[in-house]
Amino acid sequence: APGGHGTAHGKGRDKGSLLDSVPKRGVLRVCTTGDYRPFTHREADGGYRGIDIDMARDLAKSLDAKPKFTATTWKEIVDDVADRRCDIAVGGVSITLPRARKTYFSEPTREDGKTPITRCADKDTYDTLDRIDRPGTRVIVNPGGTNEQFARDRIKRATITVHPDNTTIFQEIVDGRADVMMTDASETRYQARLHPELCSVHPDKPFTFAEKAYALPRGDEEFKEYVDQFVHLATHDGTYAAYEAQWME
Ligand SMILES: O=C(O)C(=O)C[C@]1(C(=O)O)C=C[C@@H](O)C=C1
Repeated sequence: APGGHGTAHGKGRDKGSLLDSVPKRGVLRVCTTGDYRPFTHREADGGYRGIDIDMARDLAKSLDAKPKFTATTWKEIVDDVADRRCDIAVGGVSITLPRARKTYFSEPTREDGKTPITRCADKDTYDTLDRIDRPGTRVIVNPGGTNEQFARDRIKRATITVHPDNTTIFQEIVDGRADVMMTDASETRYQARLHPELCSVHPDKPFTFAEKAYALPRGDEEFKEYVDQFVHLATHDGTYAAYEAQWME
């Protein structure tokens, strides 16, 4: 509506803050990919589970609102917030400078970085970028996010295969259709536990440094301030750690 306050849709640059409009409408619109355990996972029943899903539920509750989860892709997740299709994007999202030109980021929830995951038998073959980036090595990557960016920037000689489904990508390595993936250390730890054939390679010394955070609409200082406080408290009062322990187990 023209001059509308707290409009729930469209690109309209509403003058008010989401800090007021979210409680008023009773809904927090959350964009998430649902393909990145343990942060965001879409179940067969359509429900979302994971560390950042629990966090988003708590954030919504603290604003007297219900979370409304909308599925998106790694290619689109930051634009979803920049274009105000969602109030917040969650689920293992990395802070990058190109993204920070489009959205604000909350205070970080954790540190992470890219490290290899491969069949345990090949653990010592794929431990450095030089040893990975050789002709004949089959690097597999999910599209649209920082993993693909990293592979495109750093892999010149090995083959890159883009696998569109991040929920089945690790099985490709188990089955020998690919050799190695470079992804967040937290994910390599989680997936190595899920697939006993796979090993995480030096997850304590990843190739890159990245922080996970929530993407927020640019310009809404009051909402960012609130979400920062929420994240700060949850990451210091044991809430985030408890969700992590629950999902990492
Ligand atoms: O793009 C990001 O922010 C991510 O960290 C997500 C990303 C990726 O980099 O592609 C990281 C790990 C998962 O395998 C899926 C997606």
